[in-house]
Amino acid sequence: MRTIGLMSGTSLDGVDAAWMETDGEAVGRLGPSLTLPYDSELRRDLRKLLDLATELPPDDLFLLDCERRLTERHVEAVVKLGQPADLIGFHGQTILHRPVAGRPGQGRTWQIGDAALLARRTRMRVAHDFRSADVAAGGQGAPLVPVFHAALAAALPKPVAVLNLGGVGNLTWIGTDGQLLAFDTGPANGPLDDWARRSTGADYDIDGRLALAGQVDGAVMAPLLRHPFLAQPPPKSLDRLDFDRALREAGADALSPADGAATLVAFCACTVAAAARHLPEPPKQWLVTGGGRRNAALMRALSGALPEPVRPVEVVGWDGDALEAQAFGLLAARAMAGLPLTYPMTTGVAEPLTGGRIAMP
Ligand SMILES: Nc1ncnc2c1ncn2[C@@H]1O[C@H](COP(=O)(O)OP(=O)(O)OP(=O)(O)O)[C@@H](O)[C@H]1O
Ligand SMILES: CC(=O)N[C@H]1[C@@H]2OC[C@@H](O2)[C@@H](O)[C@@H]1O[C@H](C)C(=O)O
Repeated sequence: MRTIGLMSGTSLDGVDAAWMETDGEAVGRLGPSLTLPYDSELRRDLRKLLDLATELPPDDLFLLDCERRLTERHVEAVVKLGQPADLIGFHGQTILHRPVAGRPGQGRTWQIGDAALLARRTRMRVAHDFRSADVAAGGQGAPLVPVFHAALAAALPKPVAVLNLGGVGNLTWIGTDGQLLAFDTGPANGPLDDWARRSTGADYDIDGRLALAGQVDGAVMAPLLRHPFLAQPPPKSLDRLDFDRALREAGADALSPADGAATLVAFCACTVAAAARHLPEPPKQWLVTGGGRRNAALMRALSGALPEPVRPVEVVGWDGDALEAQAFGLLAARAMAGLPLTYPMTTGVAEPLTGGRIAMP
């Protein structure tokens, strides 16, 4: 099946699109990919939606307007990619993520995006709503990419860890017998981006330059390192804003721009080191994907915090900018075929579970 995966991640920077051939099991030919950045108004409005989401009714006019603009950008990405496909995998934009572990029907995860509009405008079938079946069954609803990481890593030496540093961090560990363990590690670029915007006006800390110029503040770090999420055994997942209160209460806001960035970077590395303690066996190497692999301060902090080699996924020939979008191409094909998207060791769902819905053109 020829698929186009579309992912709009928690850092709200834009939509990633990638073409791929897959039967839902194996990764076939990988085609072109691109990122279509959002204009600053859409970025700002999506960020506003995250703050409002718990109170928003589904027919809120501001919400519906954002959803339409977001979907239009996805149409544009498909047009710009210019590749014929049989199926689109459309993640949408998460604006709220509140799963309740092991409690079917109690949790909530909310991705906005108009799949019917996307199907109509692209004249392609669209698989979407990938997380809600898992959350409805008592799973975390995230992460979803592990099944794709496992397919890609088939020929790599194991155990191996794939670390995605997006707005939130997530980790896939693949054992020698192909066993999977996956969970969110902690905040990654999300708080760093908010910090850069507030303290310097930039969208993010380019190449980690601000953080490299700062000092880690031990007094701010200390309470953060005691946050219960770090010790909580997996499965576990996060909302983009889950650590905002803890960061405020730890006094991060009072730091200088450079020291704040350095402290957030160091904390992110510590969350990954804490995640490593939950793994059944240490990985041979850490393969880092997502925009955070471009942050030199973060990569240096990770290398300091982990005993194994830490490298960008490009060392094994993967494209760290396209990986999440490619994953949604595979997940779309799996949804079509009724194959599992989530597993007890990735989201904590009781049994392997399929998910997603299909919108027809
Ligand atoms: N050159 C760079 N230097 C530092 N940071 C960078 C650089 N390029 C990208 N980033 C960071 O990466 C982020 C985007 O990463 P990515 O696209 O992987 O996130 P996402 O897919 O939106 O998030 P998630 O994986 O949580 O859904 C930016 O917001 C920025 O913080
Ligand atoms: C609810 C939600 O959108 N979670 C995202 C977020 O960004 C990274 C991390 O948190 C991960 O759990 C997930 O995204 C990837 C694509 C996933 O589900 O695997």
